[in-house]
Amino acid sequence: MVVQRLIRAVIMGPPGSGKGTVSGRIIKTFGLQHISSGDILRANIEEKTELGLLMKSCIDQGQLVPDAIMSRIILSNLRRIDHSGWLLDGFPRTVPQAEALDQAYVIDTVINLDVPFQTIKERLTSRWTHIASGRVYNTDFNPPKVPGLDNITGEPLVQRDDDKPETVTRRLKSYETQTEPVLEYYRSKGVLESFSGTETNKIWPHVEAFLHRKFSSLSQRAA
Ligand SMILES: Nc1nc2c(ncn2[C@@H]2O[C@H](COP(=O)(O)OP(=O)(O)O)[C@@H](O)[C@H]2O)c(=O)[nH]1
Ligand SMILES: Nc1ncnc2c1ncn2[C@@H]1O[C@H](COP(=O)(O)OP(=O)(O)O)[C@@H](O)[C@H]1O
Repeated sequence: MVVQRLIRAVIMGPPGSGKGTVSGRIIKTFGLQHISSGDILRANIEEKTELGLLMKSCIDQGQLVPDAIMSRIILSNLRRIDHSGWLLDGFPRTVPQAEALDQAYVIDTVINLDVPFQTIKERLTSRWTHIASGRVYNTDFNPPKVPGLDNITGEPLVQRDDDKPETVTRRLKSYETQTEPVLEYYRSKGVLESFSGTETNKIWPHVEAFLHRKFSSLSQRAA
């Protein structure tokens, strides 16, 4: 009997590197559940929950949400989908978050999107988001069918407050100081795979081929 081992994967990369875009393709191709820390936080802000109200100014200023709060939210979301394979997007972003995740799950695959900061700065100013679903568009790269509206629901798209140029610079700085050490953490565990480039459509076939190989070797080992 082949025992299908549940996939525990993480996607990393600087803000705007294409994590949301690539995650959409991964979950469609490999049938994983997508947990995005940014989507969860934005949904809380939208619904004006206590957490959302507390975290809004932090996020708008391009600062990270405190580790203990973030780890608690993500781990409680993961517990609800324990029976499925999943892809984590935007978490962990600090070494303490990676350690908290390690105490609960064994992470077998970490994909790192290595995109130059200059490319990112150009992209984020033209990013449009459907808050309820987390679907992202770009006025140049993947424009919505009807300008300003989500392709699936027809609801309005918004420009994120934290995509302003000065906030983007702050987020990239915090990525360098707080998140790059997480890459080292996973590299030393032997689970990190990096993909470099400036275009998602060129990076994606390499990610897809890698995951096909990786997931089939994981399910063979579990058999
Ligand atoms: N021009 C261009 N835009 C891209 C490309 N890949 C993704 N984008 C857009 O860049 C923005 C950031 O991508 P997103 O997936 O949200 O990145 P994340 O912040 O890492 O989750 C979005 O507006 C995407 O539509 C690309 O290859 N070229
Ligand atoms: N794991 C995390 N730890 C702390 N803060 C986070 C985390 N994930 C998201 N955030 C907060 O939410 C904001 C938006 O995150 P996200 O949607 O992942 O955007 P991006 O990848 O484009 O930076 C971050 O700038 C940060 O303030």
